[in-house]
Amino acid sequence: MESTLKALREGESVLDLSPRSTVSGGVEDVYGEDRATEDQLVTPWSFSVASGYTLLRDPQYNKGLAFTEKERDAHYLRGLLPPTVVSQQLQEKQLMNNIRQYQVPLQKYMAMMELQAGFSTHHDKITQHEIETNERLFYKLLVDNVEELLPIVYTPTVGEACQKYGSIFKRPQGLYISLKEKGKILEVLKNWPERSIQVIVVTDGERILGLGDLGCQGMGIPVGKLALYTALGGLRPSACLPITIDVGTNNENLLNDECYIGLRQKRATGQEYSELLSEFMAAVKQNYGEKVLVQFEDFANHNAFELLAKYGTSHLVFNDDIQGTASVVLAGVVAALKLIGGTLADHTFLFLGAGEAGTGIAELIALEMSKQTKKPIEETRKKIWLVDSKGLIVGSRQNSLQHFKKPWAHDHEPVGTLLEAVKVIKPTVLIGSSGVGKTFTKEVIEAVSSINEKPLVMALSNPTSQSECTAEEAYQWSEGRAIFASGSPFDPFEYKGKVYYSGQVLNW
Ligand SMILES: O=C([O-])CC(=O)C(=O)O
Ligand SMILES: [Mg+2]
Repeated sequence: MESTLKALREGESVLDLSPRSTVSGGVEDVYGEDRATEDQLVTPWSFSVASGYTLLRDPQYNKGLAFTEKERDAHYLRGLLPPTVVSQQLQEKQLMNNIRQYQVPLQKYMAMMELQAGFSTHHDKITQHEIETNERLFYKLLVDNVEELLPIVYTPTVGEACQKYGSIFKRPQGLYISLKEKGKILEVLKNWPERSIQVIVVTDGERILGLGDLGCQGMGIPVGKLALYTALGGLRPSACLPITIDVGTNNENLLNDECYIGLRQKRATGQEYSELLSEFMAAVKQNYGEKVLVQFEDFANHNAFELLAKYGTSHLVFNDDIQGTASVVLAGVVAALKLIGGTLADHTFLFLGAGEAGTGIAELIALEMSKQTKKPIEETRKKIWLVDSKGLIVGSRQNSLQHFKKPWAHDHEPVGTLLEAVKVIKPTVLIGSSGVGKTFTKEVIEAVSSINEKPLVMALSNPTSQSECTAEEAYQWSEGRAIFASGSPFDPFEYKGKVYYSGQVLNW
């Protein structure tokens, strides 16, 4: 096996996926041979080496026409390929040309997925060009065309892919763990063909981007996020494991859809839910060791905070929607200070949305302010105000607030709407993290622009349909004065003869 891998690596002109390039803090490994710990349970496993016809259909090792003469001899490929040997560079050029011909982003997404894993998509959608499976080429393409392909492989296109996941995909791309697997999760993990896992991205599908409960179809999210771990973080693909936990869905449309791929029942909650999660977390540690990173993604608020707190001391865990979003938004705000002036503590922040992203970002900003000013965090939090569906979060609401909102209940009279809150709080920075589109109305943007010469406006909800406002709206309604960034990307916009390029602040 190792010699085959070595031979395959010889003469290859592919992306470097060697252990050197793993994320820091990961497990030191020899290619394909790492173990999280020495004494963990290891399934007796038999490896078979792909050669010839099978090799051409193996996403992990196929190189298509880029197999060299030597490799064609060594791996029984003679005659199975036309005589030309092409460079990976040419393959890449041809593929990009093919992908660019699709008009609809979802078609591009499907072509990319076909290339990554050969998952049989509805071929009527991609008949023009035969896309062959070649994982190395997938990542090479992604790395070399980051700006163009990230919005295809991930937000915003991944949102639509999840909505249509059931009818798009006929073969799995990650591991599904449902209530049916209760008591057997360790065995299920062992069914996955890779043993040396370093990162798991897991969702339960309850809050997919700003699209809500997509149940089992949320799988597109862990799959997409992990592709980014490889393309941007250099982690080898086989060390990444996408998982969807299926405890049912409360989405009636899905429950009534004959194509729905998940459990047809309402979501399990309470003890049933926490028992499944607890079995899962224990199995993960037992099978992959304690250094495996578990990234929680797109869980609903009511579970996200609890899971992070519960497993934060026993496992290596990270919640991307709370912690990942907070880091990129703080970075975005700090970068924007160059344009809007002042230090962090000179600004007043108003959020629409007080869930994982909103409270996570608010807390990190308060922490950074506290570090910079040496004031206690209780003090710096007062520069930050949050509005949820019931209005401004204020002291009189303390008792009815979920625990993660409580630190933000400052003294103030009740204020019912975002517009009123803008008028009374007079924020210099307005951040949308509510998952609800079109909530930064003309009046809201006008109000924040009447208070500030250069208001910083961040419309972070995803995908594009859920964005609080578009770049065009922000520039028009602020008469070109807003400094605007969004979660999902917007094209440059020309306003009164000037082209505005908006920023993107996204926890890719
Ligand atoms: O995944 C993204 O594009 C950003 C994110 O975490 C979310 O919206 O849940
Ligand atoms: Mg997310």
